[in-house]
Amino acid sequence: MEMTGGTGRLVGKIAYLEQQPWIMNDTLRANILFGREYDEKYYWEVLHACALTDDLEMWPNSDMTVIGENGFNISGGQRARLALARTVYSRADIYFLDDPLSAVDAIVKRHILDNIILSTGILGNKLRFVTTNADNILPLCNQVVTIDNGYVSVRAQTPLVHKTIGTASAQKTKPKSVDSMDETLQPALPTDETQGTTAQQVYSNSFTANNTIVYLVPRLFTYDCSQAALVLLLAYRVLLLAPQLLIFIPVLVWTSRVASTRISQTTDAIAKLKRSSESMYQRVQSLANNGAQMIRLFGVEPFFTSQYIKCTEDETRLEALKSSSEDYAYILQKLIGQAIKSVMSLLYIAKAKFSGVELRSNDLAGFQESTSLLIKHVNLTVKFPRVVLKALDKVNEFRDFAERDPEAPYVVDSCRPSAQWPPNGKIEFRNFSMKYGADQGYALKNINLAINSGEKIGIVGRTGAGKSSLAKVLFRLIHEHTSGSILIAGQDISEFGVGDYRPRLGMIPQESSMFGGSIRRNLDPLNQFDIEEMWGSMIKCNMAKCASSNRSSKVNRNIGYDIDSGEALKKRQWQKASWLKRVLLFILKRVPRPVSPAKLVPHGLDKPVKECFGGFSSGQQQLFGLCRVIMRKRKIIVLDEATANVDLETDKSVQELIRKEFKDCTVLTIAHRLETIMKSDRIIVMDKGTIAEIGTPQELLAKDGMFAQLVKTSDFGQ
Ligand SMILES: Nc1ncnc2c1ncn2[C@@H]1O[C@H](COP(=O)(O)OP(=O)(O)OP(=O)(O)O)[C@@H](O)[C@H]1O
Repeated sequence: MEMTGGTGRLVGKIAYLEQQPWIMNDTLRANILFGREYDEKYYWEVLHACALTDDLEMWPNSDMTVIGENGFNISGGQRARLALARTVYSRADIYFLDDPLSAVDAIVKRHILDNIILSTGILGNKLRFVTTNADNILPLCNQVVTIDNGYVSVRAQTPLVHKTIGTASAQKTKPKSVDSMDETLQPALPTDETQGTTAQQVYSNSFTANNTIVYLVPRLFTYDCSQAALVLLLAYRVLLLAPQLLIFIPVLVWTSRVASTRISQTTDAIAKLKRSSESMYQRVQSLANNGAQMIRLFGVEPFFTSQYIKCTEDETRLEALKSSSEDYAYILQKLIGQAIKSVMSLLYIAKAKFSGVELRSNDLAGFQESTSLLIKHVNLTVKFPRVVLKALDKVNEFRDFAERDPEAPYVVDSCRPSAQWPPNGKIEFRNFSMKYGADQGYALKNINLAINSGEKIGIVGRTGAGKSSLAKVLFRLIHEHTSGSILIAGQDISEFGVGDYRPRLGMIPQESSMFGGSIRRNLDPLNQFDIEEMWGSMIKCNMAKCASSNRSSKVNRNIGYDIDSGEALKKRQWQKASWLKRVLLFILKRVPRPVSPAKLVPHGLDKPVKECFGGFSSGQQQLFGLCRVIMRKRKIIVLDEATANVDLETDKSVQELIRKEFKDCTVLTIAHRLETIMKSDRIIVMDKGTIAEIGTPQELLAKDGMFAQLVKTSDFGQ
């Protein structure tokens, strides 16, 4: 980003925590160290301060557990704390933390404030900028900077001192000895499944694959037949000239086979090495492409550059080895061929001498030519099965990819829901348990839960407690390692095909994202809605202005844009206006104006949207998610931290909108911000994969259990 005016001076090293954490496919430790030296004492101090030590106990290999690309195998709160730990570990002078607290529960939020951000924390003596939508932490800051529609105001204050609490992860987990950890610790490289496949499997897999037989068999037949015919013809010709040379054919086949097998083994071993080095190379390359900003930001270019150079060198070395082994094969076969050819020629001459036949130079040349061709084609024929196997291996690779992690059937003909299904929004979990892998602990344990149609349910709990997992199983995103059943309107959902079932529910996920294209494509990728419906939902969510003009493309105007910023701007204009203008504005405001949504902003829905972030803030992306759900009118809606990135006021209006729009729907709202779920009919408190508490907000507060503790922890004594 370029500074377009004014001056700026930066003294010291700056560290930045991004709002949407970027995580590489490597161990938790590698993600935190990010190319920097391992300082054991400070490292564990940081893990403790980020409340990560409790999570380590749940993971099979502690901090050496491999985290998948973009942290797909950990919870949203764990991703956020991992990124925070990486930032804190960077030992900078200035820290810019972009919304570090929205993805964590009240207890962890307080732990992070006490142990990292406030004066009692690791960064207590550093300059810290914290962007947040949590108004209740503002009194704890030295200065409050408000950004409204690109305008900045600063308010200095004496920070409120609150009592620190010794919660979450008080004990510091010691790292497991590296020796005691199993092989799976290493960064997840794509496994070379095909290496263990026998030739028979490759053939049978390939021939049962769709259409392979149609394309391959005629080619194989013509190639094989023409080769065989050639060899026979040449052999006949050579044998006609010197029948006793028959003995050399088996020798020729044998030597060619040995050479070809040896060489294939070498090239296979090199190819295997190359494949794993390629995946390493691709990992480093993807790091360079996607993580370039982070690498620059943390000033770890030399480390990643040296990794890149090493990978490139390994890649080149293997490439050279492969081509020299192929050269060796070529030379060896040529030498053997020449030797056989010379012996055959000598024998041919000797035979002519002994039988007293006069040998013409043309005869010898013809014999030698035929022998060369025979040798060449025997070699080709011997090599042929290997060539075919290699080609079929590709089919096998595709097949292997297609069959990896198969989903439940898309459509089950014998059980298809009617167009109106579900008739109501009743949900029931019966003894439901789920693990993410056979070797992992239960993410959900024995869930028994009945939700009435139209009920509004709030789901809270510590980070990693299993809230999102509950939503995932409802959408049947996890299909293995589950037991028990889930029923909707009395029907077991596992009986439907996922393609029939999933579209019947609505969801705003924890991390919304946008496709590249236009706003229209983002709202309605399948072209199911008309323009009025799209504008209607945009207006309801106060997002119409995002599509309204080029104004929003100006960066400073786009900063912090949300539902209320338009209102704030109007308020400021009102304050600045003369009395005459105020009278006019007053009258104009009261004149009823029918708004045709389509006319409001011509072509606004075709406004281009960039891939991933779409040029919108995280809060705006979440509101886009809400627009999509409103348009689709489902009976069951799941909101997974759907408003975590918007400010409190916006959250309130969104909750109001949800209550109004989804009056008759069953709504499950997962949220760390307790205000979001306080008006729910019932609240579920999840803990370590189980339902720890369930009841109305009043019942849970009176019970003085986990929910009451979360509420107490979040108020900072204000
Ligand atoms: N794809 C996955 N593979 C393996 N483990 C996973 C996966 N997703 C989540 N987990 C683990 O399952 C547990 C529950 O995760 P879940 O995302 O349900 O927690 P959560 O309560 O939603 O947390 P948060 O509030 O941080 O979002 C965590 O320990 C997490 O590490």
